Amino acid sequence: MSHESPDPRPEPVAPAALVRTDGSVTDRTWDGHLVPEGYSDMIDGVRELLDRIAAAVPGADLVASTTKAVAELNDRFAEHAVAEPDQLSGRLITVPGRAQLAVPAVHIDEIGEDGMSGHVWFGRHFLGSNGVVHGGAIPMLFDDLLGRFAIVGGGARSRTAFLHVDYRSVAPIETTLRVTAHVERVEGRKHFLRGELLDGDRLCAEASALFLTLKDGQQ
Ligand SMILES: CCCCCCCCCCCCCCCC(=O)SCCNC(=O)CCNC(=O)[C@H](O)C(C)(C)COP(=O)(O)OP(=O)(O)OC[C@H]1O[C@@H](n2cnc3c(N)ncnc32)[C@H](O)[C@@H]1OP(=O)(O)O
Repeated sequence: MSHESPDPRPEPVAPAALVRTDGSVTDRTWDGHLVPEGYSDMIDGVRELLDRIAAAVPGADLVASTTKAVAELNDRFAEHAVAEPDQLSGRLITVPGRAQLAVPAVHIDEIGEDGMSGHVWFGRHFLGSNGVVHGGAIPMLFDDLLGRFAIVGGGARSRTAFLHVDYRSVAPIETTLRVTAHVERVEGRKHFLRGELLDGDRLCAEASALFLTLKDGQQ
């Protein structure tokens, strides 16, 4: 695994606006909340910060100034806290990773009735060790992608009943990886889905999952 480049982050593949998969642009979440201008750029910046922090051994000056700046930001964001149904993080379906920082940012390239494909780039924030993506980040990717697709593919609100991941070969960080998801079959409320994570043609991990459409009133 090579780490020769001092700045291996890829160029953003698209302006970080709220671009729908059909190419149109919106300033609303899927359920109608207005998104402040620049919000997804802010999320991109924080994602990069997580990678930069993971990759750095900062001097004491930088540690002190970062601690102070983060404390100030925490106070400012606390002043803008809202109830869960009104929050933006996790609700921006058009932003890679839904603007939820724990979720790897999958960029969707193609989406259809029965499947989707996209790409993902794991930075140093997601390092397990020795140049390889953390084993816990990969189920997070699949849960989010397959769960989202369980909805896009015709399901209503659903929850993961099981998610099985097989790690077939190492997934390198700082590399553009391909991801796919497709519906295997639907049996009433039960949506069986499969996903793959690939480095070129090499299979890194594959997932099979069951998502259950929630019944009326089910939490
Ligand atoms: C334009 C629109 C944009 C929308 C934009 C929004 C985008 C947003 C994207 C979000 C993407 C994030 C997606 C994250 C999704 C989570 O991560 S959800 C969190 C993790 N999951 C959980 O917490 C679930 C916890 N478990 C539960 O709540 C319940 O066990 C479940 C899964 C709801 C099932 O309970 P239940 O509904 O009472 O179902 P139950 O009657 O037990 O079983 C029904 C059937 O399923 C089978 N089954 C149930 N569990 C299992 C199992 N583990 N294994 C095998 N079979 C099972 C049963 O055998 C039964 O089969 P049949 O007898 O009918 O053939």
